[in-house]
Amino acid sequence: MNLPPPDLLPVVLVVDDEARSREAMRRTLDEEFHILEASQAEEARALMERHEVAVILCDQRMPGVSGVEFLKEARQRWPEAVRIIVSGYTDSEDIITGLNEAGIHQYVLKPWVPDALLATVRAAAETRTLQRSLQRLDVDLRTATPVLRQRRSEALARARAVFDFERIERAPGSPLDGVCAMAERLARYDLPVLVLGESGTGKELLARAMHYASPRAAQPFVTENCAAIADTLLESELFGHKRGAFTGAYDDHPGLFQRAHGGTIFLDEIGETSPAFQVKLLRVLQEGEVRPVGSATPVPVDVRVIAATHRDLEAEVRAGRFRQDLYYRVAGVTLSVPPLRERLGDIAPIAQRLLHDVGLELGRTALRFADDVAPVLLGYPWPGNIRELRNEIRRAAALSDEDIVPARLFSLKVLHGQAGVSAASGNGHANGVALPASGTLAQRLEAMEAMLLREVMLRLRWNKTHAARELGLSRVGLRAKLLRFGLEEK
Ligand SMILES: Nc1ncnc2c1ncn2[C@@H]1O[C@H](COP(=O)(O)OP(=O)(O)OP(=O)(O)O)[C@@H](O)[C@H]1O
Repeated sequence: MNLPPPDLLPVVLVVDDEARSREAMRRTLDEEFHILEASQAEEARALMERHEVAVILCDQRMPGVSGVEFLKEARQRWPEAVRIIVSGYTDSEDIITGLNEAGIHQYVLKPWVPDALLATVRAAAETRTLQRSLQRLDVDLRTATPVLRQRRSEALARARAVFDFERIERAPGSPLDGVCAMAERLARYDLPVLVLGESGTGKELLARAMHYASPRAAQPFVTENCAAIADTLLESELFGHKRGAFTGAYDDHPGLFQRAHGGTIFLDEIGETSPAFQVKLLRVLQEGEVRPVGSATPVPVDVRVIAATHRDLEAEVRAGRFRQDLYYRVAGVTLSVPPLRERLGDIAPIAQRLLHDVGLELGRTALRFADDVAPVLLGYPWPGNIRELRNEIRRAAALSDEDIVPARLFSLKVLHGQAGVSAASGNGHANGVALPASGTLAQRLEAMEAMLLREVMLRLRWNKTHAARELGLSRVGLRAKLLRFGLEEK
């Protein structure tokens, strides 16, 4: 066994007036402990003053002060040292009465057995080590708590600033003003809120702003997209699971409801959930407790629910696809976020804000739109709403070599003002070409056909099989067109 050097061994003080007893103890313990010896209380006090003693091993019968008396004193003066009394049967009465007052850890009966004594002293030394770590933790905690509290409140202030209703970009007099005013009022209360709106309209942004304006702001805001995962997974994600509940469940796993305890959970696309899942969710909302998959024990949760859907949930209820009782649970109040095409005025301020954000992402803070951008953005119906607008702006900004981002760098579908063109224009990077501004219809169509082909080929990395499939052409037909337009991989 590797032993630490003697000066690192825990110190044990043996107090006994009989030299032979002290010697026997030293022999038993000195491989693992640094032994100090005292033949009476006065000597023991002097040693205690000079050394950091982990364990006191004290005989009960000593001339003058008894063992228990000395240990009582030791408890007052050196409370950290763990105290053990050594005694014969006849002393047990005295010891039992003094046991509590002296705070004695263990009591060793004479004649003692070496292995048992060693085990007792080891346990006492371990107790001392544990006490020390606890004390250190306590100190750490006391000094750290104000720092943690400070950091927490700073983080909360930052989150509040970012997710403030004011930061939901919109034009003065926007239809969103009313929605935001209502959401801000509702934020204070625990009423369940259902947010309706097409994909990408900012439903989650609104839910976040409500959370950070609510009394729950210092607790977590947790989101789940109910459409993104299968039913069984959704159940385990939201409600948690016990270890072994299913193949691959190696550990107990707290669900999102538990993680959101005290805060808010945002259930996006709630209209996509199955009837079986809806029953389980209803139970959680009614009873205020979740039952992790594979567990019989429910866990109480205090969570505010904000749900969202792009569907007409009332129609879903009428069609029997969404449970009416669950609908009433989640739709305490309904807020509708209008699509971007119904608030054209918002497009310019939102686009400016998004360009600013993209500039930060790209490290190009001087980015600005050219004058021809606004009419283009206004002429497109934005079926993917603000998320689509953000993607378009990101793409145009990335393609622009200049700080001024021109309209021609937006994708064809946007330039055309037609959502339907998207299938052909996609997310390609080839669209650095302006639309044909003159010529006959046939000439312009031909120019556009060439642009489309070029965009598709670049996007698909000149894979003719994939391009032909996407465009509904044969490979031979595609090759003929590429030849006619002089398009080839550079
Ligand atoms: N008014 C706004 N001002 C600035 N950014 C916005 C605004 N509305 C939405 N966004 C941004 O648009 C993106 C999409 O918004 P969000 O995720 O909230 O939409 P959603 O309706 O929840 O979409 P989905 O239902 O598809 O999840 C986000 O990056 C969001 O920050």
